[in-house]
Amino acid sequence: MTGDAPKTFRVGLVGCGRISDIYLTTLANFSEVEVVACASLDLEESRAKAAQHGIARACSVDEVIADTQIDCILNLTIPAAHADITRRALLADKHVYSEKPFVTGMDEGRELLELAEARGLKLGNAPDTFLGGRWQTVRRLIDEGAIGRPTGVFAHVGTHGTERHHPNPDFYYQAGGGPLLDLGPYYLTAMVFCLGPIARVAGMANRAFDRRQIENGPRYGEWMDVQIDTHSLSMIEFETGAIGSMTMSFDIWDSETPRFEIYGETGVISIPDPDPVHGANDFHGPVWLRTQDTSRWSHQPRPKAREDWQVVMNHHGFNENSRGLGLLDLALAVRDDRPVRASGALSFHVFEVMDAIARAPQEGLYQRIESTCPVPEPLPETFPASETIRAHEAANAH
Ligand SMILES: NC(=O)C1=CN([C@@H]2O[C@H](COP(=O)(O)OP(=O)(O)OC[C@H]3O[C@@H](n4cnc5c(N)ncnc54)[C@H](OP(=O)(O)O)[C@@H]3O)[C@@H](O)[C@H]2O)C=CC1
Ligand SMILES: O=C1CO[C@H](CO)[C@@H](O)[C@@H]1O
Repeated sequence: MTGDAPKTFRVGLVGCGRISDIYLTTLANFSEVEVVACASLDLEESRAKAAQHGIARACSVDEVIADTQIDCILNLTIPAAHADITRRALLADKHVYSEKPFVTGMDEGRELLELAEARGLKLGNAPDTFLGGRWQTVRRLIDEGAIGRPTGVFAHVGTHGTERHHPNPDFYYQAGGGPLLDLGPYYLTAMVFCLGPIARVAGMANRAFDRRQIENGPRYGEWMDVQIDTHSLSMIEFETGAIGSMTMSFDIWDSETPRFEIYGETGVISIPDPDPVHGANDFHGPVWLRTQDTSRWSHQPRPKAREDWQVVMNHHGFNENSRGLGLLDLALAVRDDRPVRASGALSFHVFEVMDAIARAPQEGLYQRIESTCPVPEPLPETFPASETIRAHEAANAH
């Protein structure tokens, strides 16, 4: 231990749109990371974001990427721009943490992983919701054997899309968008975190509408062309032999189906959110457990109250919207030279799964997944304090 103050990890933000506020709010809580500059295509938007969040500098995208004082680019651009910004940042010797989806094509994904590896840079990617208290609780239940060997999983998002809440929803209906690439990453990442890598998938898809109308904001009433499928159905087989099904849809007006369930030999874990949009895209929320001892006969009526489900105690942190947590983990991973939890390899694997689900209807029902990935370590309950203790111990070890 030298006694020097630890170096702050300096971040440059590219993409000052809607999601950037929660990142900047989360990161402002941690002294290990400082967002020192921000950029978008429109300099006025960047200036407004810098003023709102006390960021020292608003400048052009080229200037942020070229700044040698910056350690990492936070890429919060639209999906079609993700790979380009990430590539340029890696070539400028910056670590990168990007929003999902990781890329919009497999070749780009391979190229970015190889580039980061060759340059010794860390690549991290959203979603980081699986680092939230709810998903850490689910993972702990599985690791502790609460449902025995997991055999199946079920995920369902039935919404009517994004044009009701997003002022510029065009990208959701273009290549790189759609419910599978928009919401699939949350659910598939949670699945891989809990059940391990995926070996094989099948998929079908269609779309209810060829045009959709913006229903909020200054562009209210404007029509958009729908260029991708908006109702996706898939079957998933994990390397362990567990199997699952997943529906991701922007074509469903409402739904009472549970968001996410994991089935094991001796029990079930359920994510019971009533809101059809909220599930694995949230950090927080109840976790229910039911075991063979409290299970129900098929002819028993559905209980009025769900008294036989046990609400599981959650001892973990981050039970609120904490987008940016994955970047904090990446910053500490750089400092301590350890793997990133929300890693590029994990996101690439999840992207390959989604790409295969989307290709299945044309290329053959079953698609093998070639990539695999390390399953992220659980997050210590006391993160990030746990990392400081670990770094201190490592520095004092002889
Ligand atoms: N909105 C949400 O609820 C959530 C969004 N996400 C993800 O976050 C990402 C961004 O979404 P969101 O913030 O809603 O999108 P917005 O459209 O609100 O913002 C996108 C930002 O990216 C900038 N941008 C676009 N293209 C480029 C480019 N080629 N180079 C540099 N900057 C560019 C835009 O600049 P300008 O305005 O100047 O054109 C804008 O600042 C997406 O991948 C989305 O999936 C994740 C979680 C939730
Ligand atoms: O990632 C996201 C989280 O969920 C939203 C829906 O509420 C999406 O629209 C968004 O892109």
